[in-house]
Amino acid sequence: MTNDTWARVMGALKEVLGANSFSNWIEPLEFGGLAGGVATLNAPTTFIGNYVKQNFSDLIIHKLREADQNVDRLSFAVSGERRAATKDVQTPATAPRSDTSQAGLDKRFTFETFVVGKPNELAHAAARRVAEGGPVSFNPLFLYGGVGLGKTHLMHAIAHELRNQSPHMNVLYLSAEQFMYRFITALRDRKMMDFKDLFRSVDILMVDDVQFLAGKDSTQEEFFHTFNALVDAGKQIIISADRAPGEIKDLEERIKSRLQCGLVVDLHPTDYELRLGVLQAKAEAYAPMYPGIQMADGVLEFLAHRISTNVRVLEGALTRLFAFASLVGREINLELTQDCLADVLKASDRKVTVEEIQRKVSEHYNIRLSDMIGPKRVRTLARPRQIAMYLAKNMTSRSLPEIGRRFGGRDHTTVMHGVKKIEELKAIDSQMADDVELLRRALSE
Ligand SMILES: Nc1ncnc2c1ncn2[C@@H]1O[C@H](COP(=O)(O)OP(=O)(O)OP(=O)(O)O)[C@@H](O)[C@H]1O
Repeated sequence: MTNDTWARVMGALKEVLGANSFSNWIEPLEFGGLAGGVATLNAPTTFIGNYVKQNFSDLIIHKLREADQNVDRLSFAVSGERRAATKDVQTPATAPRSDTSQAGLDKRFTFETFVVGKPNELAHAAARRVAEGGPVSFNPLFLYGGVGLGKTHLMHAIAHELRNQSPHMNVLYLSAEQFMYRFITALRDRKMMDFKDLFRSVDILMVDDVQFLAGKDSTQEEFFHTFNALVDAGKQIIISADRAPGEIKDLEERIKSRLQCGLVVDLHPTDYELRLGVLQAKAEAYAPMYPGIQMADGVLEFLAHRISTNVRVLEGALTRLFAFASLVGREINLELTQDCLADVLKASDRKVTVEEIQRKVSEHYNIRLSDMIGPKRVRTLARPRQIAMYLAKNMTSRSLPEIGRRFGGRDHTTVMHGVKKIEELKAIDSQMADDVELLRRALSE
């Protein structure tokens, strides 16, 4: 196997694992040779070798096979040489302070490129406030939310902003996984003092995906000490996770309560308007890269309606659309969109039934299913019923009379009235909008 092939396999691994994991675990590996179906990989340390073996062996074998290599298993050797594994780590005491602030930051993730809507306005405002610098008002800022909703984007935006204002400010951004990696490396190399010095010398510490620390007891312990030292010194800490601090299992209580001390804000699932806003912004950004590619009216609205998972999926869909359109030299219209994104659209197809909707909504509002379809008209039953009708109208292909029949034989005008009522309420009552969106999301999963 040539070095070129290995480089291609590395590229494919980077795509799957993302830049952070890739630079921690895969980049330090050297390809040692392939014989008798066994591929040898040289790792700089036993720790890296073992970690890769346990976590990424199947993936590496798969990618090697995709590159037409006849591989049955991997063998790891320790080369003893320490390389790029800590590429974005500031070498304690020697590296210039500003190095850390550049580390691992995506240039595209700025406040300018972040689209603000109802679901993320509070998180955005809090991030802006922290990015102004000045006295620390809430510590930590804890951002949480589902996959691909902009947590990392906001953290990087804060770091960029602070760096622009004060180039000498020592901003350290890293994932919780990298924190653990550095901690373990420091332990192994007996460099805990350097580790402590590094983390205690930052002005702003940002740790992404902190749920990763769940169940990693010693790393949690060290994180707790780092956290306390920085808070005591009046330094700002920003944390992100996929759920609220209290909901992270296998995280020590004292850490949970520490994480809750500052401001905890969540990024809600996207709504239609935010999705459309993101699509418009991204389409505008793509336009200069694809001169001559026209987009027909209604395409972005169609996508915002049909793809309701997260912003990352939306972005991916748009990238594919532009690439495809430029390849075939056609305008992006609804037909091309449906052709090109058939799989994405199918994945987010709503196959939910009216009965499932009724059950879910009943559970959510704690009412009996029989009351949902029964005749009683008290508000506590009528409102959930109307929400269920609204969801049935929007998430299934049933007609109004069919929906009416499934709600105890009600008339289609009753369904129409219910749907309209919820549309109106959603516009003026954010709690209602959130409830409906959460239910819709739960039903799409
Ligand atoms: N409001 C937004 N405006 C513009 N782009 C956004 C917005 N929200 C998310 N994105 C984009 O969506 C992609 C995913 O966002 P990001 O990586 O910040 O998600 P995340 O919440 O950290 O998810 P994960 O937990 O999976 O890491 C990024 O390319 C980001 O720029």
